[in-house]
Amino acid sequence: MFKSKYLNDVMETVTKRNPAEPEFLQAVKEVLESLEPVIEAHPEFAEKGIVERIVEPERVITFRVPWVDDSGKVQVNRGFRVQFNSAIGPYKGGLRFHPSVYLGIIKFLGFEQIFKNSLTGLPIGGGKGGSDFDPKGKSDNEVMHFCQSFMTELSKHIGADTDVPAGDIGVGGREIGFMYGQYKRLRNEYTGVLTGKGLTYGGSLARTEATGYGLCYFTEEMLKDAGKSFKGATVVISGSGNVAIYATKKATELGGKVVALSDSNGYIYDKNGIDLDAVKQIKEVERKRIKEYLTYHPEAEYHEGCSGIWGIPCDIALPCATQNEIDEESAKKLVANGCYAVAEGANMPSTPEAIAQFQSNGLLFGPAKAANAGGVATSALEMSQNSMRYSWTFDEVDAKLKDIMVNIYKNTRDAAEKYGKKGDFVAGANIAGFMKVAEAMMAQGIV
Ligand SMILES: NC(=O)C1=CN([C@@H]2O[C@H](COP(=O)(O)OP(=O)(O)OC[C@H]3O[C@@H](n4cnc5c(N)ncnc54)[C@H](O)[C@@H]3O)[C@@H](O)[C@H]2O)C=CC1
Ligand SMILES: O=C(O)CCC(=O)C(=O)O
Repeated sequence: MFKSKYLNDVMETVTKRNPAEPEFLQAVKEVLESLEPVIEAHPEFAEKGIVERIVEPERVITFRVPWVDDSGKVQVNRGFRVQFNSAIGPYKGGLRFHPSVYLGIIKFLGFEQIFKNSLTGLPIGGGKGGSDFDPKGKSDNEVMHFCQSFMTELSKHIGADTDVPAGDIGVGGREIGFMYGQYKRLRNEYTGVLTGKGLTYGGSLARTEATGYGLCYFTEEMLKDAGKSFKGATVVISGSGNVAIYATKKATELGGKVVALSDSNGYIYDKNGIDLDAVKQIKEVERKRIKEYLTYHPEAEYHEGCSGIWGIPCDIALPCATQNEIDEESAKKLVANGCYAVAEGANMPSTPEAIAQFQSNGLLFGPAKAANAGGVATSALEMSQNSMRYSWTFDEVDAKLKDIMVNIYKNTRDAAEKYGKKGDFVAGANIAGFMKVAEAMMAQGIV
């Protein structure tokens, strides 16, 4: 499978050790494939077992989360925190609350987070957590009880200089608030232990917007290098959560026309351009399904099922929903319809076969680790502000975010070129992210 016997042996061991975790194995295989030229150029990494250490989490925490629902019934969910790698800083990464969550999902996300966080240039290690709890359809009271129980256990394992969780799918401002309140009550400490906090209690301006905005800043830079831009482009974005909403806002500001959004039930197509105020009302206030968009815009279309969205002709596609949402068939449709750029707002939204389609057909492809790193980067800026007991203005944070995304693009592009993979930003992001972590691990001995 790999030219390098060392990488082959590592992949074989990882596969044997984690047989029931396909998403984790997919994420590891992609990184190891990119590392072939690095391992050839740096035999010392193999000598010190860097790769076999980097694929094994430093710590995995699994716990029971009991809570009582509104009818008085006891419910039990499973909680996770995977502290994957702390070579360059405290563990950092979101919490996902979704019924599909199991250890393999958290491990794939935590593994990706190591390289993404390294790419930001800021001192943050990789971690991720979550639960199979489904916030959909739960009352605010039930969500609060769940979050308090979840944090009662998680609080024993995190801290402002140890591990700093944030949001991800199913965890937004409401959930972070409930968890922060419980942490403070248990520990009697007012610290930056979570990011994505509300602006009245230590949150950073622009964190809410950061992942979607950062995605567009990265994409704009990638387009610029190819003599293109968002101006006049038709854009399709999947999802309608935090990342999708702010990607829509920034893509529109940069001159694109976003014509589609989706949720896990179906997608909307509005040839006049998406009315974001309507989407925000439906998703952030009413917490309803995206098909409600038709009550605001009866002239738009709604279609059941998610994958059909990739059949809409577009110039730029920004998948912002969930893992493996673009398969080979959907990728072929994008290519056939003349799409020239895909950048990933979600984590691992394209299957390996889809990525192969994009790359072999010459599309610009911005992988998640690089393209969606603006969220965690701004979380690290929130940590800095908390430590300083100070707040930057929106424009100050936004300017830093933009700088970070431009640098991520340049470092990704340059690393690809340096290792003989010009234009392959998957390899570039994996290599650039890996190098800093590997060098820190080399310096710190076998730990
Ligand atoms: N929130 C953040 O700062 C960051 C989020 N991400 C990634 O972006 C993606 C979206 O996250 P958020 O917008 O934060 O979550 P969210 O909970 O605000 O929104 C998730 C969206 O994805 C849709 N979705 C979820 N599962 C789906 C499925 N199985 N099929 C189709 N659609 C589905 C939901 O309907 C919703 O529109 C995730 O992959 C997440 O890991 C990546 C970097 C940072
Ligand atoms: O802001 C953070 O710490 C986490 C963001 C995240 O979960 C991600 O980058 O996937």
